[in-house]
Amino acid sequence: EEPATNAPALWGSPTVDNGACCKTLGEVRGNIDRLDREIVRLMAERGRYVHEAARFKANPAQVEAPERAEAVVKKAMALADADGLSPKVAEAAYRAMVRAFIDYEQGIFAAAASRGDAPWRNS
Ligand SMILES: O=C(O)C(=O)C[C@]1(C(=O)O)C=C[C@@H](O)C=C1
Repeated sequence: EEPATNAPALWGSPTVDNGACCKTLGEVRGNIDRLDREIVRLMAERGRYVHEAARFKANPAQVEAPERAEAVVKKAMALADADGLSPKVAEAAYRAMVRAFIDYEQGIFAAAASRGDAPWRNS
């Protein structure tokens, strides 16, 4: 069954905010929900720039820029390490996110090309 959200912790001592948080799993999840709002807002902003990046690509093969994608992942891992986030968590999250943005950008490019906007023709 799922853990109770209003019961005290079962072991250890609180680690966040110099031990001020957290007294219940509900309090933990309230903070995770607050951060997810920010993360999604930032991802939406990131997505608008990924959309913009498509305008600089001459053909669908250019959308997936593997060297840049790898550099983005490696940078996130280094930033994570400096910020106290597990680099493995950052790597997995960034690989999945960049993959999803590549698919998104491919869709943006394909739609522009089929409108006759992007100056690239399939065949
Ligand atoms: O930098 C680009 O060319 C982008 O299209 C952005 C982005 C990214 O999400 O950071 C997406 C696709 C490429 O694989 C590389 C990076």
